[in-house]
Amino acid sequence: MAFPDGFLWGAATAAYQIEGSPLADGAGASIWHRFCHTPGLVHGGDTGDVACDHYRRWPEDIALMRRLGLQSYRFSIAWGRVLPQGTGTANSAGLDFYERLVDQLLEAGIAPNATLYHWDLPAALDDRGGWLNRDSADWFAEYADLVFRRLDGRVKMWTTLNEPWVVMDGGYLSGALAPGHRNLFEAPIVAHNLLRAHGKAVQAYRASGAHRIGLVVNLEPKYPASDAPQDRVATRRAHAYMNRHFMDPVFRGRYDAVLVRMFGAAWPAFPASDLDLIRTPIDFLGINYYTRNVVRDDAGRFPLPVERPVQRGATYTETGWEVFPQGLLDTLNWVRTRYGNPPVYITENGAAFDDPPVAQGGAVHDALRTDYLRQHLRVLHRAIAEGCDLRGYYAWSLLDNLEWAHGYSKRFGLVHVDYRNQRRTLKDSGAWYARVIASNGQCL
Ligand SMILES: OC[C@@H]1[C@@H](O)[C@H](O)[C@@H](O)c2nc(CNc3ccccc3)cn21
Repeated sequence: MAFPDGFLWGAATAAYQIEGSPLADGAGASIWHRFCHTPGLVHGGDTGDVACDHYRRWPEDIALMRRLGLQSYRFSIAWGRVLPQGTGTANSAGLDFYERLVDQLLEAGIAPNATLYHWDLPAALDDRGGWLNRDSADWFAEYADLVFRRLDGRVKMWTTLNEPWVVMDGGYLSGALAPGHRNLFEAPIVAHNLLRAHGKAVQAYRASGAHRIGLVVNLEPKYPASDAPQDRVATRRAHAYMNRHFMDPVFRGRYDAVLVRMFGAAWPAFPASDLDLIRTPIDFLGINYYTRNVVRDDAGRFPLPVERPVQRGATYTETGWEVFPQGLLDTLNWVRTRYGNPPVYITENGAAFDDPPVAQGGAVHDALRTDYLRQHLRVLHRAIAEGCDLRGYYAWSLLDNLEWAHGYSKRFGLVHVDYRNQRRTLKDSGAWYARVIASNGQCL
């Protein structure tokens, strides 16, 4: 099933999850450095102090990308490396690191796809209120403008934010992610400022950039557990809370009325002009897809803990997510029909399984991951046939890495990392993905 000519095949990572050396060469600490160094918050007390040591081993990792035949590499830039205090004086060593990485990617024939924010807010800005402060949109635009002026042209694909919903829900409602707040009244303020920051960064790019910029969202299709009215109502609420929450303001310039009602008194009165900023047109949408969500009656409870009722006969990943490739097709068709068929890249798709250990001779027989990826890639081919403007795919992740509050206990990589000695081993899924890329999907 060959994919269209020019379909872009890649893999993705994020700075705090792979780089290590979070304070090296003048870098400023992030909220994830603080979160990991706060006892009891991350599995096993794991931190990003070393991670995959990518800050020092990046040439070796680019060699791995060449071995995979990657056409593009999605990575994130650590704001605190570039602006240690979040604003003000730039750190040339931090900018130099990303400039060298980008130059060597281009040398290798790999198109860089840079994410400006993948959850690692400079701690100095969190001390000034972080995303709760309306000034955060200006702080972000200042950072974005600095990086655009340094790297645009060599980087031709930019995304502003990675998954603002997870930043809001994990960082300010459940508290499972940095900065670990649990406050219903903070959540909509943070979400709105993230969206304003996105809009200001896009406007900054239109002033100086010459290529393409987008937004990355996590979308998770919601299906009612039964046809009972209370299950259908709960499903609509869950859909409003996760999926329409950011898509509607960015593509339609207004919030979903169901969402506003759910927050009730916790929903502030936002200036109408903010929505004009937020809906500044983008060039493409990045969708991170992992699983679906079956929804039962929530009895009007809010906030909504994402329940995952077990589906008989389903396969589950190590993060407790049902393997459900149909949800990816349903999601892509929903985006196509509701939001005018924007150009879409799957910017993350992958799974954590209990991989077998590295075998003698250096192999990791991760058949479950290969099967997960194969099922989802086959669905993409159908989505294109059904009219979705799907431009490319990034497997999550290039490397096993720090899975946030799970620490190093969950492995998503196409490449195994032995954290005791930083040895990289290409897994069977990585070798298989290399064949998919080489055949432009023909071998699926
Ligand atoms: O969990 C795997 C990856 C993670 O390593 C990435 O940094 C992040 O971008 C990412 N997002 C999701 C999906 N989003 C999500 C949805 C509900 C709860 C938690 C995460 C999965 N992943």
